[in-house]
Amino acid sequence: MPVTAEGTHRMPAAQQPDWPDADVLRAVTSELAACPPLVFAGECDRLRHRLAAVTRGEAFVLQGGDCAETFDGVSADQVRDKVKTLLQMSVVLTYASSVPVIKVGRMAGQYAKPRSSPVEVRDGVELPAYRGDAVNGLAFTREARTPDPRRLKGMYHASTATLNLIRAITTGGYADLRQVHEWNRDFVAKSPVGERYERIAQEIDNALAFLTACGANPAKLHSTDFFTSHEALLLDYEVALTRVDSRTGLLYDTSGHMVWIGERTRQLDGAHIEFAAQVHNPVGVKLGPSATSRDALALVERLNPDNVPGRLSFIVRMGRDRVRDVLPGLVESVKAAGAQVAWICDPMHGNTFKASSTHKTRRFDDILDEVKGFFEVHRSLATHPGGIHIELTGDDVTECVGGGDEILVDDLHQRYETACDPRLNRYQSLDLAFQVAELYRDRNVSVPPRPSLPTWEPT
Ligand SMILES: O=C[C@H](O)[C@H](O)COP(=O)(O)O
Ligand SMILES: C=C(OP(=O)(O)O)C(=O)O
Repeated sequence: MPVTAEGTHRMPAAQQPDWPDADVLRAVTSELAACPPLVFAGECDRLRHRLAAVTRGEAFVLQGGDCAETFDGVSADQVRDKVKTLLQMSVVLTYASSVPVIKVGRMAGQYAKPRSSPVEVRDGVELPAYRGDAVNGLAFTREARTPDPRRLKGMYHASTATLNLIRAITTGGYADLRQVHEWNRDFVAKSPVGERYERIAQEIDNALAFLTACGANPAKLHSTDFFTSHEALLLDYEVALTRVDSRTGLLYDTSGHMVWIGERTRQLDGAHIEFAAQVHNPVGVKLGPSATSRDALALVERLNPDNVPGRLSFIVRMGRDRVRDVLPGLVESVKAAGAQVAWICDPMHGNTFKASSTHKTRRFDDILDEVKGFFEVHRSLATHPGGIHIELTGDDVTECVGGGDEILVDDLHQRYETACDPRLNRYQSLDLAFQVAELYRDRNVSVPPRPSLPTWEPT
């Protein structure tokens, strides 16, 4: 049922590549439409149920990964280190928040980027902007920068390989809770500011010892759920991966468990929102500082008319200077309308600036401050700060400044490897998790009511 293709193709679609050859594009999308799904509808439903717990204040989301995944980045080591970082963060956040943390990678599909300008100029030479490996190459040559629809197949295969690694890593024993905690202990021991985190690490130690003493089922500690997400930007690709669920007859975008619509493509009369309205995956929408209550309510009406909890998340990215002013109005209107929405904080995209070294960067302290602002707003409105959305990598890159193992502007050139926006490195990501945990511990944020009972069964 090619509903999505026809529906979306009738509406204006922002940020789409100028594909040079319509015949090649058609051949590629037909091939993709015949490929196996990357995820199953039932898995998307499972994530929706988990996100429903977030809307009730009974769970927290940790969503993270590269700004732009690259085809070269699909190595066992890089994928493992990214997942490992997310797992380590999630253990700390679970302990601190006392609720389950839903792990959602910006992974296995994050290969396309919206850009501020369609072109890039260097030394007087103008070429198409890099739009992600799914579209063109990063090298500044006309050949690399010319969009090539065959790259969409590269996106599918890179996503498949990444997903395969994620499934093996998270269910094959590597993600064992006790092991993940040992990595955190190692981080605390080596971090220049580790002493500060010692207390939380010790408390987690005690909690694990208690669980084990109570006879917690080791199998339950041995593996973990992990979901994938990316921006549904390239409609040619997303539509080709959309399938009818054989159980229900409903449409699901099988390119990832959750997809989101970006700040630049969330027009109510645009093709991206039309697409998102038709698929039954959990969907997110980014809301920047210009978003109004009217926008938020119209998106609710359009994307979640039946008010299904877990279906819609608002991923807010206001910037540290605006979050405390702009977010309250949005949250209040959504709350007053009785709309079931999960609120997730993206403290990255509103805090980007160009350093004196000319690198695009972000300050760790700005990122943390936006998270704090997000928590403060929800606390004052008695609503649930449902999660964080972070651009990060498991590698020791030098792209964002600050953090416990401080990176200075002068260090940025050392390992500046992102294909688009600056990411927190492994240490900065763990720093962030521990500092958010401190917010909970110091009761600067409300701890939600405890969910019914732990999910492990005593033997
Ligand atoms: O990740 C988000 C956007 O794609 C990115 O910030 C755009 O960057 P640009 O402003 O350099 O185009
Ligand atoms: C483009 C992105 O963000 P935003 O739409 O919020 O700018 C992103 O998350 O990659």
